[in-house]
Amino acid sequence: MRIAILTSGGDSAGMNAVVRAVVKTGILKGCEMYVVREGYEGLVRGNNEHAEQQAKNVAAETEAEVEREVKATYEAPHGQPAVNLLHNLRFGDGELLKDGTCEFVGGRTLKGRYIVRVGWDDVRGWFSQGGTLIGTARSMTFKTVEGREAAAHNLIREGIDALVVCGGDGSLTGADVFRREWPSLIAALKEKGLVSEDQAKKHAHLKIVGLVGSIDNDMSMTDLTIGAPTALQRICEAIDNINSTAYSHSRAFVIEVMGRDCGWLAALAGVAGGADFIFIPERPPTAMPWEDDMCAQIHRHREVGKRTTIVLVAEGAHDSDLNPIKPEYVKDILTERLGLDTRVTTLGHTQRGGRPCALDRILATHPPGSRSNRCLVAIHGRHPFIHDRFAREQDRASTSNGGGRTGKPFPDPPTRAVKAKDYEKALELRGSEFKEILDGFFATSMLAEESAKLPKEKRMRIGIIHMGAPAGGMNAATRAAVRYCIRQGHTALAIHNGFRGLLDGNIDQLSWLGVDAWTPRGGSELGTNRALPSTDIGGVAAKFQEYNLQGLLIIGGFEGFTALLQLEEGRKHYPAFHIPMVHLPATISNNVPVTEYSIGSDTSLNALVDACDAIKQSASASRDRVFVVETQGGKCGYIATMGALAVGASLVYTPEEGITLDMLRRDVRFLKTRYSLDPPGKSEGRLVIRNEASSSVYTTTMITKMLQEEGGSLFDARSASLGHTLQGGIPSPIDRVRAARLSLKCMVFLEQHHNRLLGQKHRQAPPESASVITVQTSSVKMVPVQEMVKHADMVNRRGKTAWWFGVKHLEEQLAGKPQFLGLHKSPEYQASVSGYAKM
Ligand SMILES: Nc1ncnc2c1ncn2[C@@H]1O[C@H](COP(=O)(O)OP(=O)(O)OP(=O)(O)O)[C@@H](O)[C@H]1O
Ligand SMILES: O=P(O)(O)OC[C@H]1O[C@](O)(CO)[C@@H](O)[C@@H]1O
Ligand SMILES: [Mg+2]
Repeated sequence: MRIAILTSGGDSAGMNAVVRAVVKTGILKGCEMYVVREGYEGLVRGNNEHAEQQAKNVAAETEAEVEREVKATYEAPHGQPAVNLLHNLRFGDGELLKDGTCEFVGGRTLKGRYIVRVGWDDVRGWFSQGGTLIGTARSMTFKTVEGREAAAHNLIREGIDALVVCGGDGSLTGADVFRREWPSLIAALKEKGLVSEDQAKKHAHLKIVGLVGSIDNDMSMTDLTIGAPTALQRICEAIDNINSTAYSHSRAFVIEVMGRDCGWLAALAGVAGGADFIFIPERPPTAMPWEDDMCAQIHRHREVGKRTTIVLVAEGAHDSDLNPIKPEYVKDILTERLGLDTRVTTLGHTQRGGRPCALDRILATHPPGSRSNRCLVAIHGRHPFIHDRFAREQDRASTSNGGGRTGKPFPDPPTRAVKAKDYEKALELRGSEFKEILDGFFATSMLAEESAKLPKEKRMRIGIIHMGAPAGGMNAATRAAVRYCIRQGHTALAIHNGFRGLLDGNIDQLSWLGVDAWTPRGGSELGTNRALPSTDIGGVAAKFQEYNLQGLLIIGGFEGFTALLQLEEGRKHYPAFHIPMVHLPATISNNVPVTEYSIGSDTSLNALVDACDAIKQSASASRDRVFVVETQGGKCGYIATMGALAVGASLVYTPEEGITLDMLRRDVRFLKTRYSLDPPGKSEGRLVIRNEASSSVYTTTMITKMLQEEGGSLFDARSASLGHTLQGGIPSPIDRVRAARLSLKCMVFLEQHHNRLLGQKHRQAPPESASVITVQTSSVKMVPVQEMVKHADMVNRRGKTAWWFGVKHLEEQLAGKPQFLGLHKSPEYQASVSGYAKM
């Protein structure tokens, strides 16, 4: 089968990772892979026959060269290699695509060729590049029937059976139009004698699959579009930078952010960047005139001493009558009415460019439709390499929407609802998470008036404590909790330095302004350590009583979970623990059972990706180097596994699987095979990721030495330990937003259970009033700590099972390991992969 992939619409970070993953997966499934340059425009233009013939000659030469390398490599008894991978190793145009060279280079050119055959190595090193190396366009021609007819003709000429489109809502709408129209396009081409009867029969249906790549995150039915997290990161970096200069001058800044008709970027940046006010299309200001409302809010913030004012304006912002709201106008209002020294910053295309963050690489690579992301929306037909589980979801999606094969592919876009001024519907169509985040923004950014507070008898004294190692987002979670408390009239008490600090009475009250700048701060503002309540459980109970704690929020990792368990069990002896208590998982290791994500793990993956990109660059420059990179994570291989996926590592070692001598022997053989198949003098740097606790015998040093010894003339080896760098740095926006969202839910949980206990003479808190907030397949669930224990491996401090276990096999597949070793058909390997398919 021949499959072509194109990228279309505005570029987004992660599109290259999509192309790489699709090309590699296609080859592994026995397909021939093509890229279409310049989006739909390339499809319309097709290939100039002369240039194509030349390319075929070059490809034949390259193939012959690869053949020679393969023969030399496989003379040794290395098992039977995967034939399709070796015959699709490279076709000679990879470098031209990567360097953007269209001119003749050594007899090769991309000029006049828009549909280009690619192999495994042709997409190497694409992962870390921003934008899209195969080019994108907004094609007017494809919007016409004539253009689409030319596109269909070109696809048939090249014998392409299936098309993968990575782009935004426009691109996927275009794909759907193309799919629906296909039979009539074929009929027209046949009538004109441009395609034969046989061709028409063979290409009676076009299989199309869409991956949603857009910074706007404006696609219904998908949680995240590929590129949106990176754009959000760019915006937050800008806001963080602007905040410091705004603080210095006590200035106001009005910042315009992209997102065309969608407020996702502005809303999330508002939460993650700690903005004062936001304007988005889906929720225009409710109070009219909105200028008065905005000024009153900002005035209140200034009154309590706030030195900065950040107002975010989405590109498509307007008032409830659809009159555009423009940054310059907002600036004039702030200057004239509040006398603020105000500046406008338009972030523009800086938001769209640059290296993809870890999450975008994972979204692009992880099998679409897996439980954590649904980035792939199948438009028609069953794609040959769609994961089974996804295929099932796809079937469900097409029926539940009346779309897919039969009708409209996507639900009514929220944009249409906005245009009809039905803002409630627009928000509903954006999904409940979007609405929650927006509500979270209002709850945490605005200083409420006294009248909004709860009646005195319902107000609580809530303790907030950090536990375990620092993790990005701990401070953002605390800020959200404090802001919520103040809004409701509760007292937010900071317990400094964990349970040790509690026993020392290191407790004080937190204020609205005091936590204002905490969102972008890494580490732990409260101070954190691993001391558990069991150190002195009686002393802890006494302090609970002394400070009259009526609710507790524990932000931390496995220790946080263990602490909650001890406190809940302590209820048997200490009445002070009969209060609602909740644990919010925050750990880079992501080792808390049941929950799919702990805050801090996204930040840590970004730190890993940054470091590994730099290391890989160094390794590649040295031409023949393998780096063994050691990660933290304790006895949990999450960071190592997902990090390996996000950086395209060749090998990964985890504590769950451990390391054996047989494994090492096989892995050395794999690296030798892989290096011997590189073009002479052009060996790529490669990475091996090893979790710190994978084996006490086969240490990072030992593996590095072994590779040095075994690499011989093929490769050299070095090591790098990332250590505590993975815990620090500026929290990622995704962690900040998740932290705020989960923290607010924790606060509501505490209130609800407190209300139930009110009026009880002898408070008897039920077991479910001590719970952990968890994320499970995109929904947030409170799980009683006693229930959590059943899923915990208390000895190894991790969950008994986790959604990401099978990702290691995907990672190995994309490195080509089983195929290069001829293991891909072995029963053992098949068994391990089928375990993954069941996930
Ligand atoms: N209704 C349509 N029929 C045919 N082709 C279309 C249609 N809508 C869009 N396209 C094609 O898709 C291309 C990209 O669409 P658009 O400019 O809306 O970007 P997008 O895919 O939504 O991405 P983004 O919004 O992230 O920039 C268009 O230039 C056009 O070639
Ligand atoms: O790069 P262009 O064509 O000016 O388009 C800008 C638009 O593209 C996007 O970046 C992606 O759709 C929008 O947010 C923005 O409105
Ligand atoms: Mg769009």
